[in-house]
Amino acid sequence: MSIVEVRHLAAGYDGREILRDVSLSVTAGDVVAILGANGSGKSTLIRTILGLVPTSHGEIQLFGTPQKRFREWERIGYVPQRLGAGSGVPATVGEVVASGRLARRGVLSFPRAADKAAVRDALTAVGLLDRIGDPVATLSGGQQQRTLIARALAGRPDLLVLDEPNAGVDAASQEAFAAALTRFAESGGTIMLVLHELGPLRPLIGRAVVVHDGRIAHEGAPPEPAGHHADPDHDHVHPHADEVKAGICEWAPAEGTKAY
Ligand SMILES: Nc1ncnc2c1ncn2[C@@H]1O[C@H](COP(=O)(O)OP(=O)(O)OP(=O)(O)O)[C@@H](O)[C@H]1O
Repeated sequence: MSIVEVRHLAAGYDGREILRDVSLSVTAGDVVAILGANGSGKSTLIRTILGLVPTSHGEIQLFGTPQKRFREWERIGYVPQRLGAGSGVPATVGEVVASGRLARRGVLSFPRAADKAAVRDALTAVGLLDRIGDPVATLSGGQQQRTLIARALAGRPDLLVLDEPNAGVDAASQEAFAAALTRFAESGGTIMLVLHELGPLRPLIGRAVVVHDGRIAHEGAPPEPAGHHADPDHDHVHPHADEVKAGICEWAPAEGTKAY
């Protein structure tokens, strides 16, 4: 079953085109990593797919329905990039995760047993059930990120879309998160996620899509770690043009890779 179908997509901000002629298919059960240098358009691609950035050309279908007519948003769990779960709101971990059930149960109805069970299951999946009553602000950055992932999981989506879920996240949180995503994928879930490094998620990734300058540069098996990029402390920020190029070369097409 087609989950996301993108054809000849162009999109951008304030008349400035960022994505150019992007085509991409994601089918049920796929785990797709979107890779590329800083500013290449990875976040713009997933935000456009989700209807958060307007398209100027091309087509997007979600679950077989044109995006403009798509209404089943509860089927999609989205974790945006670096959103502080606390963000000044004195909510508990349990409350933040419960907010992920709103699309399912409706704002005006009280949480039912199924909602509470989904919240506890999602917190168990990310290893934070023991923090359910704590204010989010008392959690580490990595734990806050896990809380947001639990919020997305609590909605029991068919598709999870995550934007750099591991950015600035401690190793223990990355492992807990990889385990939660693995269980989600094993239960038939579909995943699209923007990543700078595959890290502990490497075994899970079925396909890598590399974005370069707003286009899909290539698509295929996830790349092997190479050179200094494989160092655990390499931070993957490439402020200079030459280094950006080096970052792109790292993702050179492997055998069996589809080149565009
Ligand atoms: N809300 C916005 N308004 C205007 N321009 C934007 C907006 N968001 C992103 N851009 C621009 O679009 C381009 C692509 O940005 P995008 O965030 O999609 O890249 P990215 O590959 O996800 O980068 P990073 O790895 O740094 O997160 C950049 O030039 C960026 O400055």
